[in-house]
Amino acid sequence: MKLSSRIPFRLALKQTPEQRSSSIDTYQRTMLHSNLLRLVARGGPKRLMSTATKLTTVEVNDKTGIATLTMNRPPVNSQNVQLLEDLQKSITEIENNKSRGLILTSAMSNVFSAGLDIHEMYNTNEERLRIVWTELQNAWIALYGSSLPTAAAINGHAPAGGCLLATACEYRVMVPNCRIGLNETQLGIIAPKWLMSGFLNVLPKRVAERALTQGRMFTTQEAFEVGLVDEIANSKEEALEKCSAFIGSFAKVNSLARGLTKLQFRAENIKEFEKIREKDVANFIALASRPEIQKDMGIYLENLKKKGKK
Ligand SMILES: CCCCC/C=C\C/C=C\C=C\CC(=O)SCCNC(=O)CCNC(=O)[C@H](O)C(C)(C)COP(=O)(O)OP(=O)(O)OC[C@H]1O[C@@H](n2cnc3c(N)ncnc32)[C@H](O)[C@@H]1OP(=O)(O)O
Repeated sequence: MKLSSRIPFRLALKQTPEQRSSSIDTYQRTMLHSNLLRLVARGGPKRLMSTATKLTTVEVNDKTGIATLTMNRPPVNSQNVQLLEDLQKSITEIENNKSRGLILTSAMSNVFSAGLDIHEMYNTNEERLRIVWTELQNAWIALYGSSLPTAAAINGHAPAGGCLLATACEYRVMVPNCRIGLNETQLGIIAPKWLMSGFLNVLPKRVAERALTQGRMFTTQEAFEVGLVDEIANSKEEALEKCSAFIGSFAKVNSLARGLTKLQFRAENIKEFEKIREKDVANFIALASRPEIQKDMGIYLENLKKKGKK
């Protein structure tokens, strides 16, 4: 079930602030109830499974019952609409197939995800921009709002949207000599609050404010020292093992109580996000359409290409 598709937000816009707040509470209750039903259903036997969409694969370990969701869009897992949609499909599938938890990782050898595909935002029309941003929002809320235990095996660089996905998870394990962070201010853009919320969940406010205003990309070691990642692993395999161990740490915890407790922690951010999501799409379209931003994107893409050829 897709959290994003159930929000009566268009209706809520026509209401008074009091009515709107009560609709959002209704949404929250519905969300908690739906997640509760899913958690109850998860009590049954495990299944062995390996499935694929166009750009993601899901493999469920038959011994642990943990699903590994792998992004596979060479060369850098940049997030185009297809990848964002496939992520949502795979998350929904994992939530429905009785998996015990979800590990997000990448099929690339040195990149977890390069963030949004800048080609998708360059020289395009408003409708495409709307789809890109809406699908980014949808993929984020599907992961952030999942009641399953989630972990990211960050086997490469994770700038911007890559960091967004990693920080939507509950636990992060990263391989050495890579970089992670929200570099938006370095690109001359302001990350909206929801995009920062996973980051703000895991870092002390002071560290987060400085990193976000600097657009800082942390090395693996720095990310570990500030708490942006929980563990360092020497290889992708080790990262996957550590993520499995994290998810395994809930084996003796009632999964319903666990999931609802997690969602209570995240409910405030989700509620805030639902209030502003349509305005946020409009803001993004306005920003990304600006001639100077389009010009900067063109230069940024050229520089990325030149760097690649060196
Ligand atoms: C001013 C520019 C942006 C404005 C955006 C405006 C509005 C958007 C509002 C908010 C959006 C925020 C969320 C985002 O996610 S924005 C995306 C930010 N991402 C980045 O800045 C990452 C850029 N990439 C890198 O730093 C490196 O590629 C990376 C460290 C990930 C990997 O390095 P590596 O050396 O392995 O690979 P490269 O040779 O650099 O790249 C290979 C290949 O891939 C292309 N590419 C890389 N990143 C992207 C991307 N995000 N989108 C599209 N294409 C990308 C790169 O150009 C190379 O292509 P080619 O030369 O093989 O053709």
